[in-house]
Amino acid sequence: MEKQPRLLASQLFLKNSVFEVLLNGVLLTWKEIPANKKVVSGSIHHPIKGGTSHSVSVSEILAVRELDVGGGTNDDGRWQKMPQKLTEAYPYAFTVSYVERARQHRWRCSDVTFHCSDGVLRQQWIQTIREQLTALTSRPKHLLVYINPYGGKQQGECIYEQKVAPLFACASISTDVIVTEHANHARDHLKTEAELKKYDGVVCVGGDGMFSEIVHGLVSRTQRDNGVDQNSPEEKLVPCSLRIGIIPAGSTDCICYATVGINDPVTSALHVIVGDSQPMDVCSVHHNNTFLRYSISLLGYGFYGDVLADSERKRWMGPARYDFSGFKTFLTHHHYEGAVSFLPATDILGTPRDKTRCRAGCFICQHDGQLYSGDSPEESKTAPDVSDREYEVGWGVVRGKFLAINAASMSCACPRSPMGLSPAAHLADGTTDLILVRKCSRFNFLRHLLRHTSKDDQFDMTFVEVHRVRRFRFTPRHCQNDSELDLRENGKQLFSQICRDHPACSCSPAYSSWNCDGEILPHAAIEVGVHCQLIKLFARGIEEQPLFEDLANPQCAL
Ligand SMILES: CCCCCCCCCCCCC/C=C/[C@@H](O)[C@H](COP(=O)(O)O)NC(=O)CCCCCCCCCCCCCCC
Ligand SMILES: Nc1ncnc2c1ncn2[C@@H]1O[C@H](COP(=O)(O)OP(=O)(O)O)[C@@H](O)[C@H]1O
Ligand SMILES: [Ca+2]
Repeated sequence: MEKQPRLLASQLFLKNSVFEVLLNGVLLTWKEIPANKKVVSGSIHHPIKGGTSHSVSVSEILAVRELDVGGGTNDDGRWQKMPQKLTEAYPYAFTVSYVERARQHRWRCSDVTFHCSDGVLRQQWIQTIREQLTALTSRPKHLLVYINPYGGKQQGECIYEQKVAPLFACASISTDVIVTEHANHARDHLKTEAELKKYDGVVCVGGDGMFSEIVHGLVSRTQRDNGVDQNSPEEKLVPCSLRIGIIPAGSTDCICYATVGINDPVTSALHVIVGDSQPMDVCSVHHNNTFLRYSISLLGYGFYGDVLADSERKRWMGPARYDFSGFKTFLTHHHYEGAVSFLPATDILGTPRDKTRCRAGCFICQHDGQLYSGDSPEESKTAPDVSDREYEVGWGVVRGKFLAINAASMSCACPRSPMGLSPAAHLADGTTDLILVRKCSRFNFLRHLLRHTSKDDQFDMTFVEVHRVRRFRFTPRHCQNDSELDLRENGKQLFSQICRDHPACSCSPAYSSWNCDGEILPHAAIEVGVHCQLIKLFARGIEEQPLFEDLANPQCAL
């Protein structure tokens, strides 16, 4: 039989008032007792009306510790203000640290200190809370942390030391920290050396590029350990067991933003500590049966590929490089010719034009995006995957000249675009949203781009189409089978050849490059498949915003 959580109810002193404090295994509640209803000892038998009331879920308590009031330690300076008589009456104190919700999905660590007259009672409280925290098995105890000291504004180490490490220490999480010395250091360490059995998760301090390194390391290691060949595009990959936490310290940080709702190191650290878990789809990218990369956020050819290629040369500008290169690429207005073939996800709940959004506890992601079949629950449990050949019917093809070909397997929401590239995309439904932006005027393309910054529908334009797909391929018009790379090496020759062949082509180069989560891919012709829920993050998806800001703090909602 399962052990019942111990109940505790006591009158404890807090901020110059007496509170009825209750712990029931799910919630820790404290409610002020009006002065005329105070009972000196024992529990209250009548419901108490009036007074302030607070409630915290045990799952959101970080830690509990003893406080030595006799030694002059204070409760935010308030203890000293307490009358001498009360200090003598309640000399034993303990502090509970817990998650408090602030505006815009921000989480903060709050402390509450209770005082009591009896040392045994204090020990009973501390022990019972600790027992209930130990019972939360999803919480990590030992983490492997990688810090990219050069990401974003080069603040990674400082952010970790000042904002994150103290919280991990408070929650008794031990860490092994590696500050990377070069690109791919974290990836290669995870792939070959790291003793993964020792850890309950991996933490990445950096941007989307650094996160991508961690994913590559973990996914490759998992496939190697399980004898899976990554080079086969049809292979069903084995999901990674370790969860990944992202402490945002990069330039775009869209994976953090789209899974937590804000780019804030403290909020992310708290999601790690409480042991959240958010499954995520991962796209595999292949070229001629050779594995190239994985993508978690954006795979973009044309506009976003060109922005990235240009911005890499301007890394010294920090995150502003994307705006500069974005403006420049916008003016350049290159288009690229080719064919996109794709396998639409027809058997799913949800479309890219839905008004509903993927949020914490998303119904669609819980069902791997599949239509729920009441008759055969067993059937609906297995997520369709790129390896399922039965889905290989009904491919569509779109040929033409494109300004941008984007695949977003999640919304790609970020501070630049709070709704993202595909606002209705799901984190874990086994699909990616393929967005095709055909050649159009600069004015129309600007209208399309601007809609990413507002609530207007960026897909509601004649030159834009969007498909929710499981798989897609891109073949550039001038790609001649396997010789594509050789041609690239002779780029100048090819370029002049194309211009001779197409005098009216306004001299757009033949190829763009793919932007794969902020990394440039060397091939234009690629094949992409979505692997449903291949990785897990220490996140829970974006929580619904309460209707009134006052209710944003559930501690006040009782
Ligand atoms: C006119 C304003 C238009 C704003 C349009 C904004 C759309 C932004 C969508 C961003 C999607 C981002 C997807 C995430 C990609 C990241 O994986 C990846 C790597 O991140 P990391 O550096 O943290 O490692 N980041 C990126 O590839 C950065 C893409 C950023 C693109 C910025 C584009 C700015 C466009 C400005 C156009 C200005 C036109 C002005 C004309 C008067
Ligand atoms: N120590 C290091 N020195 C140089 N580059 C690194 C180092 N560690 C990681 N990188 C690389 O830095 C790139 C950008 O990292 P990221 O953290 O995503 O920052 P940003 O968001 O600014 O691009 C990634 O491609 C990553 O592989
Ligand atoms: Ca998805």
